[in-house]
Amino acid sequence: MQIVVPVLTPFTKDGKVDKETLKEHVRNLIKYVDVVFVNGTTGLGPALSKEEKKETLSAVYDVTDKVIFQVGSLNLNDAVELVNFSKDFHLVGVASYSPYYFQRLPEKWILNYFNELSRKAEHDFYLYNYPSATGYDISAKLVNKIEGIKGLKDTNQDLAHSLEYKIANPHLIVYNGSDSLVYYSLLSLDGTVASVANHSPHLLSAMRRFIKEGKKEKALQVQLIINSMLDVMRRYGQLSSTYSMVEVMMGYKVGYPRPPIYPLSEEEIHQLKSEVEPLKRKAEELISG
Ligand SMILES: O=C(O)C(=O)C[C@@H](O)[C@H](O)COP(=O)(O)O
Repeated sequence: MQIVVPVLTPFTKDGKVDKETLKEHVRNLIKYVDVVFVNGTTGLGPALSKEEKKETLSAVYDVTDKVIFQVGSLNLNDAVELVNFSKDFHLVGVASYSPYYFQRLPEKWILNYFNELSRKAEHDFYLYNYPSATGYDISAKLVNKIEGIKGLKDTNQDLAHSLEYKIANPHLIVYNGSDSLVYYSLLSLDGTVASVANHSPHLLSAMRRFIKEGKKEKALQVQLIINSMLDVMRRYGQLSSTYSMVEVMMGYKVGYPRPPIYPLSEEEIHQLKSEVEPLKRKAEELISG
């Protein structure tokens, strides 16, 4: 029942990776989570340069080695350079999403991409499957052709889709990456990769504790509060709202997103906070009771 946080990437107002803020954020998260997933979607991975992806790894590694390092790129040479860069670190693993944007890539090209990376990796290799974002759904059959694959994160609203990987290969570590399925991912898979762990790691930790204590109704109540938070966040833009939600739920600032993922306006932040405060109070009552 692992909790993996796809950590956000703090930027300064002039768009530079704010490494010190990232380190402080991770120091707070690792009190609750098991692994930090660096350069994922919430970390704006596809919008980071090769060098920035190295900066985020180095910064997080100053705090913890419980890291999965995402290296995906539409330039395979860059992704390979990042795999080689990771060899100097002791990590949980290296991950990559599939090539994206370009349509109708032959399956063998997709497989070649992943095998080029997995063969060069000195750490366990993980797939990041995000069909709605990449346009490619890496099937359980194809996954098992990736040499040395250790596990995967399947960002998918369909839990049955994630379970298919487990059925095809019970040895695979399988996480679901949807925030609205944390409860079910903790119950039926190896764990969850949840962006809400950036601002509500204590709620996910409480959910897991409730499940272990057999208090499934309370655990499900936590999930429903999270879903209500997501509904609010998505109206303002979930990626940018995550930055503001850290301040609301954890009490500290984590810098800014970087355009084209625009920061929320002061008015939007004020509205978001006013809508989320009641949910925060409800959650605090639930997990303290
Ligand atoms: O940020 C990442 O790398 C994640 O895994 C989470 C990510 O897949 C994203 O938050 C998806 O969540 P939803 O399916 O929108 O609930």
